[in-house]
Amino acid sequence: MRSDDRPPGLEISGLTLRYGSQTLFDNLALTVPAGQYTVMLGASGVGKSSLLRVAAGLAAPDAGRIVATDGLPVAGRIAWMGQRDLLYPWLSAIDNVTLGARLRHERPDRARALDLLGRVGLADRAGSLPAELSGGMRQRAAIARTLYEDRPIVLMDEPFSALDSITRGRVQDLAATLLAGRTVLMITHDPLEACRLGERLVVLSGAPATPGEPVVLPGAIPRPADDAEVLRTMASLLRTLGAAA
Ligand SMILES: Nc1ncnc2c1ncn2[C@@H]1O[C@H](COP(=O)(O)OP(=O)(O)OP(=O)(O)O)[C@@H](O)[C@H]1O
Repeated sequence: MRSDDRPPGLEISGLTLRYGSQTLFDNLALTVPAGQYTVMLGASGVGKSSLLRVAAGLAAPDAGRIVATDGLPVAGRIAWMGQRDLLYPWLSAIDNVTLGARLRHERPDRARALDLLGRVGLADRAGSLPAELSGGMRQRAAIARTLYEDRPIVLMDEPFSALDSITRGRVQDLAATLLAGRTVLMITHDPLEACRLGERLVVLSGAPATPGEPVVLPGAIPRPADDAEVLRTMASLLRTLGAAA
């Protein structure tokens, strides 16, 4: 992230989104504070991915606005990592990581791409095609690509879901370190992950869906999994998610 590229927050307001007769959101408002790691949870199908896609500008809402809190355009300042279609099958892992640069006609920084691949444990798989990688490896390559993009706003949809618990912990730590100070909105189904990484937790529930009162978690991230505050918040989060289901 360039030093003049201070991350703005995102203000989502008046958001209405319908799919046929289904109204996912009706006049929804959500603030994603600048420079913080916000984690969004909620039951399957409540609309989390749809909200993230709209925030990323990948889907148009029926009504509403998504603006950056510094008043500048949001476009071009977001890195987005979806749940599917993570990698282009005909490109090697490293070429997938540097794809954005090449699409922007920039010279790919292969050394940085290799460093990121190494940090997600794929140093020896840089030349592999996605079909030659496991699901978890593909997800790690996609994380490396998201980190390579070096954007002030980062939107991630269940980025660590395919990883085994040891790798997941390591890659969570890496993401927390490399994304420090950026404006992050991440979806997860994992309450422990939410409490390790989130500085602000938002539970989406209902139909049409609305965000609950945010839970603000103090302290530096990533938090240890056995931290007393993590365990206490995780228990309370499970109760909230259970009540909303
Ligand atoms: N492009 C689309 N066309 C029609 N319906 C859609 C579309 N995208 C999502 N939906 C519907 O909107 C609802 C919310 O989907 P979404 O993927 O946003 O939920 P989610 O909370 O992210 O779920 P999960 O946790 O299972 O990923 C679902 O009922 C889904 O079928």
